[in-house]
Parts: sequence; structure tokens; C-alpha cells
Amino acid sequence: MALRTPLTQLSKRASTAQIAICTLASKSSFWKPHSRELCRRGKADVVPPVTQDAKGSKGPTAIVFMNMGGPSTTDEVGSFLSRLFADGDLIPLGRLQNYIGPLIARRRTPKIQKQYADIGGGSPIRKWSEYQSSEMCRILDQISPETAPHKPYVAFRYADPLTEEMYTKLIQDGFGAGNGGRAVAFTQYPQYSCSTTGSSLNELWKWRNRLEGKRASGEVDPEGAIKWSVIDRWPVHPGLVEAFARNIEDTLATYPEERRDNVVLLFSAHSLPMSVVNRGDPYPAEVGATVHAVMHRLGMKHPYRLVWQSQVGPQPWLGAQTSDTVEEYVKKGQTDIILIPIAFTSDHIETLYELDKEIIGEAGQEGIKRVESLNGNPIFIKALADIAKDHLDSGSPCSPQMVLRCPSCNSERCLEQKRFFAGQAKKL
Ligand SMILES: C=CC1=C(C)c2cc3[nH]c(cc4nc(cc5[nH]c(cc1n2)c(C)c5CCC(=O)O)C(CCC(=O)O)=C4C)c(C)c3C=C
Ligand code: FES
Ligand SMILES: [Fe+2]
Repeated sequence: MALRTPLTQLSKRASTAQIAICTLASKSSFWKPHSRELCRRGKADVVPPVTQDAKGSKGPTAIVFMNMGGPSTTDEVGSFLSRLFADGDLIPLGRLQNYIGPLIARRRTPKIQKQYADIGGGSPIRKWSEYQSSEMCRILDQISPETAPHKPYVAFRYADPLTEEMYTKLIQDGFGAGNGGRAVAFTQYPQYSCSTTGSSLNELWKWRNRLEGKRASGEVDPEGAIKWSVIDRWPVHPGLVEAFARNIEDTLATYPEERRDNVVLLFSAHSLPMSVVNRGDPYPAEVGATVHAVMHRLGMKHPYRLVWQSQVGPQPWLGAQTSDTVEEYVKKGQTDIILIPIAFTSDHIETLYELDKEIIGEAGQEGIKRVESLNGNPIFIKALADIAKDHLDSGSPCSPQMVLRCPSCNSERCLEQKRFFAGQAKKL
């Protein structure tokens, strides 16, 4: 890895000796946040030496967890929704995006604030993402010592810490700014949709261009820029499947034995507008693949369905809807049902409010239950570490699937973003 200290950033007062120490110390700045700042102030001698046992031959490696995020407090709901409705990759409103987006967000805020208040005052997604990423990096340090140390970062699309904040931190920690460090963008959506992972990658690409390496000539310094690779989907990873299957088995075990075999397993995923499905988005097929793999692991012993929740707005969405399905099955006398959120890995408003309070609460049947979300599940966190290790070992910039655009995609952002993430390994 080319590590070059940007001499222009060193204090003019720094002596030749200090510059030499700074050049050596630039490696240690990866896991000693702010030491680059000390370098710039001419105090490089306070930077501790690199310990050989902590750093592998290919390390350090930044692992960036990408997700949508959620408001941690009810006060943050307004800004969360206004970012969400400003996102043309999620809700395309064309040239009116900047006018209509904020209007819809403002009108929706009180209702959604009340829902977050009802689930304890905010979304737990930040807490879980920070826990999962740091635990995963701890395991990765053990199973992939050559790329150690692994440093966890979180980049949310609509809530703090935003992608811009994460990128600034990466640079401060010494991964960019002429050092050419390695970073892995790890989507936390197991199944790829252009409205979720695609949107996060477009945002990451945007901030990369704004914050990194743009020279006066407009070119990016290929040596000094952060070297990105992407884990873009992992719908059937055996560790993910095992974690879901164990949670389902635990919930099945709470039913009396004589009822257990007839429990219906209802896998529920966030729906997509039919316009996105018809554009050729890969998400519905990948969610189906996860469901099939989990059912296969469970020996196909239960009747099951995949249904779709959380439709917003008047346009047609992919169905059957989770709420209608539960209602219809109860009417037909099927009152033993396990709901399994299959497209999100931690608790959020759609599990804690929509499933628990609206659908299960309103059904009023003791046989309708929900499996726990993956949250801090150790099998799941080990799976995350295994996925990252396989990716690091592979040397691939992303999966072959990521290179292919949706058949009717006409977004320049998608095109450029894919070109960058899929092609950069070849270019650099
Ligand atoms: C895999 C998960 C998700 C997909 C796919 C997805 C697509 C999608 N979502 C909207 C619109 C909204 N989503 C909202 C909240 C929300 N969405 C997801 C997940 C997926 N969305 C989650 C986990 C959450 C909740 C976040 C939390 O609680 O932490 C909202 C805001 C809430 C509301 O106003 O109802 C909107 C709006 C679209 C249009 C879409 C596909 C194009
Ligand atoms: S919308 Fe799917 S690749 Fe652009
Ligand atoms: Fe959503």
C-alpha cells in the first residue's frame, strides 16, 4: 500500500527531523485517531510506535456499515423524513423533488413521531449498528490477522452518522488524504435493492468525489485515494440463514407440541412500489432466496408464505400485504402464525410498531407471535465477520451481480457509481 505523507499539510515550522518522524508515523495514524493532527502541529514524537502484532501485512482495513438509519429521538424524525423524501433513488419525484419532498416530510412528521414515541422514543438502529460493527471487527481481527486491524464505521443514509460524517472521519483517521488506505463498504441490507443499498452506494460515491482527492485539474489522485470495495448482498449466507432458523426454532418451541407442526411461518419484508419491481430491481428475488434457504434449513416442515409490509402512498406496491394476510388467515381459522422480519437485521419501527403493535396487537390472538430480530445475536455477528473475511480474501471489488443495471434503469448516478466501485480495482 502506498503511504505518502502530504508534505503540504505539515506545519511550515516543522523541522526536517519532525517531517521524517511524521512520514513513519502516518501508518500508525490509522488506529490512533488524531495523530495526523498532532503531526501537522509538529508534535509527531508523541505518536506511539506501531506494534507489529496488531497490524497484518495488508492492514489496516476500515469496515463501513451502510444502512438507512433511523431517528434516535423523536426530535430527529423531521430531519430523518426530509432526507428520506429528498432521496430520488428511493422516492423519485423528478424536478419537483426539492419542493414536494419537504412538504410530504413535514406533513408526515407528527404521525411518525408518535409511532417512534410509542416504541420508546426513537429507533434502536444506531445502537445496534455500532454494537454489531465493533463486535464484528473484534472477530475479524482474530480470523483475518493479515488485514488487521479492522476499524468499524457506520454510515447512515437519512440519520446521524451520515455518509459525509463517516467519510470525514475516515480521512481524519488516516485512511485517505494521500495514504491510499483500504475500506470496505458493507451493506447491512442482506438483499440488494437499488432503493436501499443502491442509494447508499450512490451517496458514498458522491461524498467520495466531494471530499477526496479532487485535484485542481479535476482528477482523483489514484495512489492516494481510499481503495474501496463493496459487499453488496449476502441473501443466502449460511450464517445468516442459521441465525434466522434458530430464532424461528426458539419461537416454535413456545407452542404446545400438538400445535407446533401446524404453525404457519409468515416471512415479512418491506414492500417495493411496483414501478421499482417492474424496473427490474433484484430485491424481490433475493428476499425469496433467503426465505427458501431458511425453509430448507428447517427441513421444509412448515407451511409458509412471503408477504410484504410498510407500503407508503397511493401507488401500487408488491403484495400480498402482511396485515391483510394475517387478517385473512385468522378469518380462515389459522391463528397460530409466526411473523419473521426477513429483510432487516435489527429492530426498527416496522417490527416494533407495525408488526408488534398494529398487526399482532390488533389481531388479539395469543398464537400470533414474532421472532426476535437479529440485533446482537452472536451467530449473526459471526456471520458478518465470515462474510467480510470471504470478501477480503476474494480480492473482488464487488459481486458480479452489482455490475448489471436494472433493465430499465436510466440513472446516470447508478451508471457512474457502478463504474467506479466495480472498475476501480482495474483502474488503480
Ligand atoms: C429492506 C428494507 C427496506 C426497503 C426495500 C425499503 C424501501 C422503501 N421504503 C420507502 C419509504 C419509507 N420507508 C420508511 C422507513 C423505513 N424503511 C425501512 C426499510 C426499507 N425500505 C425501514 C427499516 C424503515 C424504518 C426505519 C427505522 O425505524 O429505523 C419510511 C419512513 C416511515 C414512514 O414515513 O412511514 C418511508 C417513507 C420506499 C418508498 C421504498 C422503496 C422504493
Ligand atoms: S435503478 Fe437499478 S441499477 Fe439503476
Ligand atoms: Fe422503507
